[in-house]
Amino acid sequence: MQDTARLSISSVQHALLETWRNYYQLTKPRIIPLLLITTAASMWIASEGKIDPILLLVTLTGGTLAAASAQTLNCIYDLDIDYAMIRTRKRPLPSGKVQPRHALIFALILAGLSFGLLTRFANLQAALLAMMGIVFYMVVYTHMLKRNTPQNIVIGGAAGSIPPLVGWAAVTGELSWAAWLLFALIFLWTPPHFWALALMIREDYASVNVPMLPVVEGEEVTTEQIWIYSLLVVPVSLMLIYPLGVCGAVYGGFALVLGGIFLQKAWVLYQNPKDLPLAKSMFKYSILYMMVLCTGMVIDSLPMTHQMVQACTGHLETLMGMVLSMS
Ligand code: HEM
Ligand SMILES: CC(C)=CCC/C(C)=C/CC/C(C)=C/COP(=O)(O)OP(=O)(O)O
Repeated sequence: MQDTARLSISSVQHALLETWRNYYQLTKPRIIPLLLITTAASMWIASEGKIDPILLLVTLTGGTLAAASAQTLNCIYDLDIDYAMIRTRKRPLPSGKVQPRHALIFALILAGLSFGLLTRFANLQAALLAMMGIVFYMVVYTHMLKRNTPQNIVIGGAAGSIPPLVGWAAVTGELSWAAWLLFALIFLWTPPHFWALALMIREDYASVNVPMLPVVEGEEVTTEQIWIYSLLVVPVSLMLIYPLGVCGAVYGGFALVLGGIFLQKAWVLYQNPKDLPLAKSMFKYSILYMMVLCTGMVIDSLPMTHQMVQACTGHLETLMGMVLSMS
C-alpha cells in the first residue's frame, strides 16, 4: 500500500517536472541570457555605475517574462514550419507535448506579468517598450517578414534590439541618444549573428520555403553582407566613447580588441563563403562578442574603474613631468 502511494507521488512529481520542462523549452531559454546582458549593460551606463539592485532585478525579471512570452507566441505561429524542420521538430508544440491553446494562455500570462511587474516596480515607459518588443517580434518579424523577404532579420532585428531601450527607460524614464546607439549596435550586430548561423542551417529553411538570405542569394552574397554589417558594428560600438561620451578608455580597449577579432572573422568568412566551420565560428563568436562587450560597458561604468583610471592618469602625468624636466 505504502509502496503504491510512494510510486504515484513520484509519478506525479515526474509529470509535473516534465510539464515544467516543456513550458520552459517553449520560451527558447538559451537566447534570453544575452538579451538580459544587453539590458543590464544599458542600465549600468544609464545609472553611471550606481545601479539600484532592486530595479535591476525587477527589470531583468520583466525582460525575461516579455522575451519568454514573445518566443512562445513565435512557437505557436511557426508550428507548421517548426514541425517540418529537423532542427525544430522536437520543440514542445510540434512534438505534441504542449497544446497550442495552453501555450497561448501561458504566453499571455507571461506578458501580463511582465507588464504588471515593470509598470509597478520600474515605470510605464519600460513596460510599454517591453510590450512593443513582443508585438514587433510577432507582427513585424514573425508574421510579416520571416516568410516573405530575405531582409526579414534586418528589419525584424529591431525586436531583439529593444531590451537595452527597456533597461535605459527603467533607469531614467526616457530614451537618450546613448540608448538609441545601443539599439543601433544590436540592430547592426544581428545580421552577422544570424546569417552566420543561417549559412549552416540553410537547407532546413529552404525545405520550408523561408527565404533567409543564404537560401535566396547564396553564400557569396550572404558573407559579403555579413562583412558589410560587421564593418558598421565596430565604429558604432566606438561611438559610445565619441561623440556620446558615455563610455571611457576601459570600454574602448574591450571594443577595439573584440571588434578587431569580429572584423577578422567576418573577413576570413567573406574570403571563404562555403566554409561552414568558419560560419560556425563567426556565429559563436558573435555571441561571445556581445557578451564580453556588454561586460566591458559595465566594468567601464563602475566608480572604482573611474578612480583607477584617474589614479593611472595622475601617475602618468607625474612621470611625463619628470621625464620632461630631466631632458
Ligand atoms: C531577428 C533577430 C534574431 C534572429 C532571427 C535570431 C535567430 C537565432 C536562431 C535561429 C538561433 C538558433 C536557436 C536554436 O537553434 O534554437 C539563435 C541563437 C542564439 N541567439 Fe539569436 N537571433 C536574433 C537576435 C538575437 C539577439 C538580439 C540576441 C541577444 C542579444 C540573440 C542571442 C542568441 C543566442 C545567445 C543564441 C545561442 C543560443 C544557444 O546557445 O543555442 N539573438 N538566434
Ligand atoms: C523586449 C522584448 C520582449 C524583445 C523580444 C526580442 C526577442 C524575443 C528576440 C529574439 C530573436 C530571436 C532569437 C529570434 C529567433 O528567430 P526565429 O524565431 O525565426 O528562429 P527559429 O528558426 O529558431 O524559430
